Amino acid sequence: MVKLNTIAVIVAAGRGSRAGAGGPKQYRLLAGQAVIARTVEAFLGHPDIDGVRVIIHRDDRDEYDAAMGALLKHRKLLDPVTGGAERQDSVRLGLESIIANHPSRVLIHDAARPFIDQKTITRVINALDTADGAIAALPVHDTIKREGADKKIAATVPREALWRAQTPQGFHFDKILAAHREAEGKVLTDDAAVAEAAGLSVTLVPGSPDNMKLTQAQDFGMAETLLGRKDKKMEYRTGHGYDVHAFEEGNAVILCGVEIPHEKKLKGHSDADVGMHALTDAILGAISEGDIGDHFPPSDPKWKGAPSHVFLEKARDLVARAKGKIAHCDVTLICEAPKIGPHRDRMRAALALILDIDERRVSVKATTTEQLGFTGRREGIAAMATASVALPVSE
Ligand SMILES: Nc1ccn([C@@H]2O[C@H](COP(=O)(O)OP(=O)(O)OP(=O)(O)O)[C@@H](O)[C@H]2O)c(=O)n1
Ligand SMILES: C[C@](O)(CO)[C@H](O)COP(=O)(O)O
Repeated sequence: MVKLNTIAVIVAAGRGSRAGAGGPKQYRLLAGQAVIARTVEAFLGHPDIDGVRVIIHRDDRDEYDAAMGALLKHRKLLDPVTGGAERQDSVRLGLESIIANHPSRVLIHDAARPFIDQKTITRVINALDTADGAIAALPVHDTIKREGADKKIAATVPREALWRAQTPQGFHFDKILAAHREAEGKVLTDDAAVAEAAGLSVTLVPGSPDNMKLTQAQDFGMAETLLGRKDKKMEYRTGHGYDVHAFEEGNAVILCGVEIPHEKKLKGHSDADVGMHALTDAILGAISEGDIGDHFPPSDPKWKGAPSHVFLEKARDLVARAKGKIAHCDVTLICEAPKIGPHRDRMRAALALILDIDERRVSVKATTTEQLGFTGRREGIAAMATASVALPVSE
């Protein structure tokens, strides 16, 4: 079993009884996307998360598959496992299910908190350098009353030092697994409480007011409003990329991640995947992050023979870091041969997989130059690409 250093365990086995009709809340749609897909996507997109395990109810496999759609193919997503009667049981079963991956850190998160942001995830992970556990939380600002008999106030509770716990809650894996095993049968409402019961040190890091848990039916209305606000603040940027590689002696070319037998190969410092290079530059262009040579200097021997997915992954991660989303990309390969048509769908699938987006958001086309110019003389292959990226509007 492959080692995954940091795993996110997303608990999604609840029934959502407080959220009213409409089935388990994690499978309901928010602005056209299932709550659970939104939540899981945030963790898949974080560069320090190596794997994501979702814990689902035993009856929900079909709903889970439908809700996740293209995300099911994401290389970081592990197969879901079945949870238990209470949240605490689901977390424990989730932890047991990843033992073979030997994680050193685990982040536990509610599927019902779809507005988790990258910065909060990073804060929780970083805090684990100096504590057994760390949770996202918000200080209490309202005055807190304790209820007595007949709805009368029994006391005003000093609010200094009071925090509202959110998720993710992160821990050193071995310690939280032992703590959860020890806590089996006790009723504790979050993983920090499980850790505290085991004597672990758990630190508080700032969460986000947007990181609400969908609990009551009316929370869905608030969530739609929040999304409307967020979406309005996005804008589209477009980038363009162009690349050329010459042919040399060989018997196959690699184009958009697909190896195609050919009478020649493409010459280059890396694997010379001209399509992927053009696309990488297009994405970097859309986020104004320079070009492929800035990030992977050809003078650096480290990149000699490198597979080009490394370049594209870097561009993808930079988009995620900028809180952006790749909306669409379009690659045109320019050559007389080899024929691109028979390989186009595999190319689209390969690019979509690397970019973690639906295949429908990736287009690959080809053209010849009617035997004119260097491509017409079959001296090499050129590629052009455009990428549209949705980015938060900078204030
Ligand atoms: N047996 C359970 C109960 C809850 N959860 C998950 O824990 C998170 C937080 O729990 P909560 O908001 O209480 O969800 P539900 O249990 O689904 O809601 P309710 O209590 O209203 O039924 C949710 O993502 C939920 O799916 C879980 O994995 N297994
Ligand atoms: C873990 C939690 O999200 C922290 O706020 C919360 O306690 C879980 O939900 P529940 O409604 O208390 O089950």
